[in-house]
Amino acid sequence: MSATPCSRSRPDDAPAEGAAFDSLLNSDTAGFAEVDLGTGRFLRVNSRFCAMTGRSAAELLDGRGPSHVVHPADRAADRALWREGASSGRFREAEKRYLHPDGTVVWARLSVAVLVRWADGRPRRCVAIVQDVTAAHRTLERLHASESLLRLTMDVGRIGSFRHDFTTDQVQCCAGTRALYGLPQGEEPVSAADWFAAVLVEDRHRLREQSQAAIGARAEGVTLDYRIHRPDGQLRHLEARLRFGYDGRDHVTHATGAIIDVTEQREAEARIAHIAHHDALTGLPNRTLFRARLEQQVARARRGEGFAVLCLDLDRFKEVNDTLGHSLGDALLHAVATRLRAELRDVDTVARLGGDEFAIIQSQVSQPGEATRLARRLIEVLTQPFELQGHQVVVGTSLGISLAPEDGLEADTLLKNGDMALYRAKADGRGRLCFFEPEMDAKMQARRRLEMDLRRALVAREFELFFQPIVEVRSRRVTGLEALLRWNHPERGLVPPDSFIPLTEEIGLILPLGEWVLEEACAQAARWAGDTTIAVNLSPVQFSSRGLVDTVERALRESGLDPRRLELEITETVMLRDTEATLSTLHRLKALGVRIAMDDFGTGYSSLSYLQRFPFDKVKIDRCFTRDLGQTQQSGAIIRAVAGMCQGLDMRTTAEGVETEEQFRALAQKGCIEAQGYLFSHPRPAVEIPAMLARLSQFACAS
Ligand SMILES: Nc1nc2c(ncn2[C@@H]2O[C@H](COP(=O)(O)O[C@H]3[C@@H](O)[C@H](n4cnc5c(=O)[nH]c(N)nc54)O[C@@H]3COP(=O)(O)O)[C@@H](O)[C@H]2O)c(=O)[nH]1
Repeated sequence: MSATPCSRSRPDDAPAEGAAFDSLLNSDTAGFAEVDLGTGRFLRVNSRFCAMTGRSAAELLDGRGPSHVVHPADRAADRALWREGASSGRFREAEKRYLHPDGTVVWARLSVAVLVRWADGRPRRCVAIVQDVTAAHRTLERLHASESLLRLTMDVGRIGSFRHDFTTDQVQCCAGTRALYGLPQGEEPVSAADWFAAVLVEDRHRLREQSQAAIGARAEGVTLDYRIHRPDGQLRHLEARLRFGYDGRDHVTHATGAIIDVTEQREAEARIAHIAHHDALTGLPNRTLFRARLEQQVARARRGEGFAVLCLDLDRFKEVNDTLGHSLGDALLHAVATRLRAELRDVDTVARLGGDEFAIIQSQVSQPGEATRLARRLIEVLTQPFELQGHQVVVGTSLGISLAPEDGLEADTLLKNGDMALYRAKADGRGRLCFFEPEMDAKMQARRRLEMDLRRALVAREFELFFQPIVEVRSRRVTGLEALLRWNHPERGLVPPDSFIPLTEEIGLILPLGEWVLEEACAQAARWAGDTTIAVNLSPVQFSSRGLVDTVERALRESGLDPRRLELEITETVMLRDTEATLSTLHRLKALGVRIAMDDFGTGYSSLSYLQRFPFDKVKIDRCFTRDLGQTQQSGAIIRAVAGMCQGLDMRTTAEGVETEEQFRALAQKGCIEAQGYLFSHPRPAVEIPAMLARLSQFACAS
């Protein structure tokens, strides 16, 4: 910047002269302006001052005086400054803003000195030395802005700050911290003792330990999580982030920190953790939490404290759920949970693992007898009727028990062993308790091997259909064949369905297997001449799968079999399930044109009522009645009654398990329409059917 001094030529107002003055005038580091206090005009200005005010020397010396270059907001103060100075002869140092014509604002710091005085001592001319302090002001503004942003953030985020001076043991805290702690506002420091007194006793020791450990390690800082009790009784969760200050000898002198109120966050976390670890229906711990507690117990058992795992499920729960509805089923589970909880101590855990499956950790068990006593009590309380939604519901329970350390020292092993014992208890009958025994493991492993074998067999196409004829009693003519599944095991030979179907139902493999049976049976039947029907057994599991009707339709379509030649056999277990959905499926199947037969009639609890609910085409009288024919009067009477009733309902009857001519003749007398059994043929593979049918047709002719 040029340092050319500019002056207003006024001989009577001759500006100050001298070398020092000239050097000031030429200075490029400061602005310089000489002012006539009488007229209020600039007499001289240097180029730095021109730059600061954003005006040329000519514009400044035009006679309008210093205030018109000042920012309007500062003008009043500026005028007051000059007025005061002119009258008192003393000028205050002041800061003000110059406003350039283009809007630029420059912050200036003014020092004014009197150059010339009137004879009476009043100041006449003075010089203003002006420093540009814009950069410092900008920095200050930014500082203020970030400070207010910080304050806003702290207010919004409910963050407080504090400084703990270790030399005085006093804590200085900001308004936000005082508000968090519920302390009265003010500047007074709080004693460290009072500060810590607010912390919950359970957290205090940990807090000190964590701080001391961090200081001991000369750590820069530490984050502490703790709870306080405010004077108003509120419990708050706080998170404090501390930074330590050390002196030259590495001794801690103070800690500064920010405190955040994380109460809502911790409460939300606690709620989420509760949801993640508890069963929504009963409020009991779920499998995850149960497993975690089991791990803790196992750790104690390793130190010699025994415990028991009791696995239980409800007898008849499914029946209740299916017949009285899911809402009642839910209410039952809730009530069961309440009864179980009431029987246990605080140190024990009861969890709902899913469905009607519960598990208990009985702590501090040194004798199996203690587990037996609890198990008996639980059987007793769960056998008592439940009054739910206007129904009296009676269930019961079976229990499997494993003991630690005897039956294992791994959480999974103990639970698995308890489960195996439960499996065994249920197999033995209802309301039983059973302790785990090592042989059960062998059985379970065999079951697992069978499961894997079955899955492999399906892929390897090791299943085959055998067929057994159904004969019309009156003519001895074969009217149909029943498809019966066999497993051609590569090592075990021909495996009967009773030994693998229940497992396929449990593991869901019955669905693809049942689909294959339907397709294969329809395909085989389509190759037979005449109107011989094919009967296919349906599992209850298939019935509860949505795709059954589609599967049947597809099997018919792909084989080209007349739907009237397909007969689907269902058992009463099917009718027991979700009856509305079951009836709808049955009607949809019937609408396809297929026939529906009720299998094993007479073995269930309410077989007769099923006949009222659905128009079956056929009823198959269970072979236990046929077996006793001629031996007891009752069986004959029952067969006669069923046959008569079915006739009235326009349903055919087939007597199963006919092994002798005597039985066959008796059936004819009782009015049975059809018969099936070894008397005519054992179930035979598809390749033998033509020969079987030919033989039986001769038999029919001969009679
Ligand atoms: N879901 C499916 N279940 C099926 C399928 N194939 C068979 N099964 C069911 O398995 C059970 C046992 O069947 P199986 O060993 O084939 O026994 C059948 C006959 O062999 C047997 N039977 C026939 N006549 C006699 C006889 O005179 N005496 C005698 N002791 N047993 C005889 O009865 C069984 C047929 O019973 P039913 O089905 O009730 O008509 C059995 O419950 C099958 O239903 C399948 O593909 N899917």
